[in-house]
Amino acid sequence: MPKFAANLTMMFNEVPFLERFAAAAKAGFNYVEYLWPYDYPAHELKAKLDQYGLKQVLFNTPAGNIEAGEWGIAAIPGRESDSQREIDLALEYAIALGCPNVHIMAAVVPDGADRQQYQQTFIKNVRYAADKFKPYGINVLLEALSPEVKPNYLLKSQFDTLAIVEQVARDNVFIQLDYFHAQNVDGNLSRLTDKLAKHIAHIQIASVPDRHEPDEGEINYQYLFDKLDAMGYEGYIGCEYKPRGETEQGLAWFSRYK
Ligand SMILES: O=C(O)C(=O)[C@H](O)CO
Ligand SMILES: [Mg+2]
Repeated sequence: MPKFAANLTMMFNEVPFLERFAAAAKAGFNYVEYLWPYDYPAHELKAKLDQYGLKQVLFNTPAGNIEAGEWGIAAIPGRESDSQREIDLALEYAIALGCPNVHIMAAVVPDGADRQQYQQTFIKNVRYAADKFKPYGINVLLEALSPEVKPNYLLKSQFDTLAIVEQVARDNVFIQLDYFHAQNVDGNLSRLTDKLAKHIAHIQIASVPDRHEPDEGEINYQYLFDKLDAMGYEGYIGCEYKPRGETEQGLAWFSRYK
């Protein structure tokens, strides 16, 4: 049975962020993920998780200066000490929240920049994170983003991510497979899942093309959920979608999994 996590950044936007924990629990979720915890003290977030019997399963390292076009800094040459400070901060939150996975955001590669240098910087910082997280049993996750959402992001195809995971060569570094991005770039999701299987520690879902509930569009999620069960996939599945309307009203697809 898949373990679905409500993505509190995208879902339950009808209420302010801190009220989304209650909304997710009321809707039947046991797990949550969201982009960033850093606007709140960890103890305040942990209290919300405990109050509603929820487990936090994923969050990201900071994105950097979003207004200036950044989307992660871990691959930017020359920013290693900033990146490592952010990784340390993420570790503090992960420990306090009891969160098993942290997504290390790579970076957008500016036109004309040396991609190779970005890759090498990313590998260095991911190894730093992996070694720091290891004693706490926390996984480092890497995610490919499709160009229509994040043009020029370092990781575009799932095979870009796989190549970095293999080069990093640490046993707590995994792929965060977002089927929405994977369908936009790689397709062939069933075979793709087979090929990546042993490297996947977290999955995210949304319909293609509109990034809505997983009950519309060109991906047959029922088939994929059954396949993941049959494969013995043990990780979480993050519902990283933009509800078509009110979040609760779009949750008919979820009723069979509560
Ligand atoms: O955008 C996504 O798909 C994500 O999962 C990240 O959290 C942010 O890039
Ligand atoms: Mg995602």
